[in-house]
Amino acid sequence: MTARDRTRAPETPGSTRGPDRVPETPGAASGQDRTPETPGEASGQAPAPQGRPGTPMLDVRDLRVTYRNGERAVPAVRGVSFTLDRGQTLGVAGESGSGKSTMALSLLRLLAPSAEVSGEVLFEGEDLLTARWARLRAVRWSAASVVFQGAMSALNPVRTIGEQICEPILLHEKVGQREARRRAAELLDSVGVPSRRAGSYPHEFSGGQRQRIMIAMSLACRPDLIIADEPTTALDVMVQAQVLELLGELVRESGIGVIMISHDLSVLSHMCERLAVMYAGRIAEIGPSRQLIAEPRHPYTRALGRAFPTIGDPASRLAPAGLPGDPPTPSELARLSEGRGCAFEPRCSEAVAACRTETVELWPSGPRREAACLRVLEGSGT
Ligand SMILES: Nc1ncnc2c1ncn2[C@@H]1O[C@H](COP(=O)(O)OP(=O)(O)OP(=O)(O)O)[C@@H](O)[C@H]1O
Repeated sequence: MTARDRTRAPETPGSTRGPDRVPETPGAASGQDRTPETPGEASGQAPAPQGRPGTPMLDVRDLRVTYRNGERAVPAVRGVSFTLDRGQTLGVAGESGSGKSTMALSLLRLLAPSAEVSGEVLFEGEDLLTARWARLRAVRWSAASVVFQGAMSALNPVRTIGEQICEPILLHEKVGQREARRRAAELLDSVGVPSRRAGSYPHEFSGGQRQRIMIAMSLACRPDLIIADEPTTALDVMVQAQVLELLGELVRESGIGVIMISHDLSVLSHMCERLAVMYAGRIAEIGPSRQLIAEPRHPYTRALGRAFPTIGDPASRLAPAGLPGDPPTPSELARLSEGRGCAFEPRCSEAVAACRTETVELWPSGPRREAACLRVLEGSGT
């Protein structure tokens, strides 16, 4: 995508709301911006991110997130690193509680204040974890935006969808009402919702249409990156397939980078060229989707793979077929945090003694592939 005018520091339009991390009322300004900022900062002019030639659009380094509630600490993300180039699609898979949403939402600092985040999130070379709030808000929407599941709770019920799509355009770009309305109409048509319905309210649409409207909103300021967290989970299978198809088309046409989270490997392998499989807050395996699915190197990826085809199957969210035991509980995560050994070892049918004692990291497991498994390192985990 070409560089765009991203000079106006945005407010926080409703649809950037997180799913459940930060409760808020419909239509209220997003509660995600809770850190106090200096007076006048929010209205400051924020320059566009400047990508450096040869650097990835997104470079995530040793990302760690710990939720702290009093004495209790849950290390939900324990050292995640990856890169994403412009126009690339990365799927993030894993069982419930593996840290997918925490990881993705922390990239734009969309987590509740109880989340302590460290590491680096370099977006076009700029670390979003240390960026000032005004700067971060400029990046949200206009450079990187988020699509959540549950569009009804994210859309403002008392404003028309046309108004809601115009809002970020008017806030973030130097355009007038007429141009914003024209863009909103174009966006609605592009996601298959007739633009003549721009004056309708969210409750007048079906679940699938509302999710399409959310996608239109996320595209309103033509971002370079979309983070889609289970964007179709609440929809029935047919509508899910249509919305995914639409998202895929838009991504292919516009060259937007996407990070898509799902429990469902089949959805991700269809939509994304690369796949990261998360387990207990870490990446267990990462590489080209087709190769990961066809020849998984990590025993956990193999177990997840046995669970599909599962589009829309809620059972696969919690217990992939053939995989005994449960993922670590939050308190087990805390014990695991800095210890040696592989977090998956208690459930792994291929584990050896060293898996309990050795430090496990992501090691190269093939062209453009890595897996965090000692057996891969030994050359016997394939
Ligand atoms: N606000 C919070 N406070 C404390 N712990 C939390 C909070 N949010 C998530 N966690 C814990 O962090 C870990 C990772 O949760 P997260 O929601 O990121 O996983 P997930 O892979 O996205 O799961 P799901 O697929 O069910 O959404 C879990 O152990 C979860 O219980």
